[in-house]
Amino acid sequence: MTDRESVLAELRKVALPDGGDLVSADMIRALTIDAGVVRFVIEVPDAEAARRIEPARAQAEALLRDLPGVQSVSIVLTAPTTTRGQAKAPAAPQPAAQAPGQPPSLTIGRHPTPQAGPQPVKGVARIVAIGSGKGGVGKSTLTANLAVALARQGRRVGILDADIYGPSQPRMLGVTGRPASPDGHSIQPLQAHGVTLMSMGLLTKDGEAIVWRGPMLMGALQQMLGQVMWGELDILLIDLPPGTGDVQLTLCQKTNLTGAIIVSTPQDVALIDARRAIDMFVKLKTPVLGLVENMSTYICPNCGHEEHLFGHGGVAAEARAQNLPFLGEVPLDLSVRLSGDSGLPVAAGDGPVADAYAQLARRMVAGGMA
Ligand SMILES: Nc1ncnc2c1ncn2[C@@H]1O[C@H](COP(=O)(O)OP(=O)(O)OP(=O)(O)O)[C@@H](O)[C@H]1O
Repeated sequence: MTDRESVLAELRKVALPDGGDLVSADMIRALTIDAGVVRFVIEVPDAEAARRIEPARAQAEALLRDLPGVQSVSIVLTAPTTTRGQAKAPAAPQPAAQAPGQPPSLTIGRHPTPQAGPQPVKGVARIVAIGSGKGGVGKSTLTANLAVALARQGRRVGILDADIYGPSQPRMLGVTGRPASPDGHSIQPLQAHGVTLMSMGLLTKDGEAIVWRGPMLMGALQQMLGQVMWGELDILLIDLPPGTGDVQLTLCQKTNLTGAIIVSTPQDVALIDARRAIDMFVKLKTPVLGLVENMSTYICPNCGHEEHLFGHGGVAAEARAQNLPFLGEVPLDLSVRLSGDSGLPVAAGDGPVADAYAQLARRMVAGGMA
């Protein structure tokens, strides 16, 4: 059986006129291997480069045809079209060595590469986006704790922190290292509390603001999904930015999403925005797997009195009204914030809040979502 690695190994043998090879020059796009048919695109900066690289394309085709199990090979050379007012894509850079303690020198936020329809992520069985309409309702906290709870139940879990405007997963999971990129192309994710993690926050310098929109975001997300060595995962949770913007749109259109989970507080204002998020996923034909109520009940640690600061039951009622599954609720508890800030998610410990996350995780496993 031909797999991606054996194809790439052949492509590494194809030397380019300006040095390097097809793989190290980061020119291979949209590689698929399906029933013995190998297809991909070689992306070149312009027509002149395409002419010079044509012999390399022919050599790659010949090499791949000789691989056992390969029925046919289709390699297309493309130069990105340049529209008015849009910068031309630069020539593919040669990978540079990664300096110790620094982010890998990858060109993140590049223009997206063409792809046919939503793509799966290699080795990942399910991709579930965690979304919210409103910011600050606890979407990132839920993602981190749910991932840890699922890992404790024996699931192989990853998190992609796609909250590009405010990546918080590294802090919540206590990850401080930088991902390695030994070949300047693939990215090795980090591990914490049994969870495989990749975040845009791990590729930028501390304090660096990210001001990408539209196409650059798409390219960055494509890279996160395609270049990170996720390994074999039962579920990859994607921590989305709040709202219904470019990231959500790109993700739903370009990735084989299993579905989305919407988190909201029971407050009316949050619910209005959650409804908007649900509507967006429905329009984008992404199944909404369920709703979660966060900051549901507050139990006074001193006297045990139960208080509903943001109301209670609003999300369950919304789920009923929309005929969507209600996955459960997480109490408002100081330990959630403190543990999130300290990098040791509350779900990694014991107690009523950890139990609430464990119960959510059990429901997901029972429902075939994880
Ligand atoms: N159940 C909870 N109990 C107490 N505090 C919580 C709870 N859930 C979240 N928080 C706290 O609320 C704040 C916002 O949470 P979080 O960052 O997860 O929200 P978010 O929806 O991802 O926000 P953003 O829109 O900024 O990405 C954090 O300080 C977090 O620790």
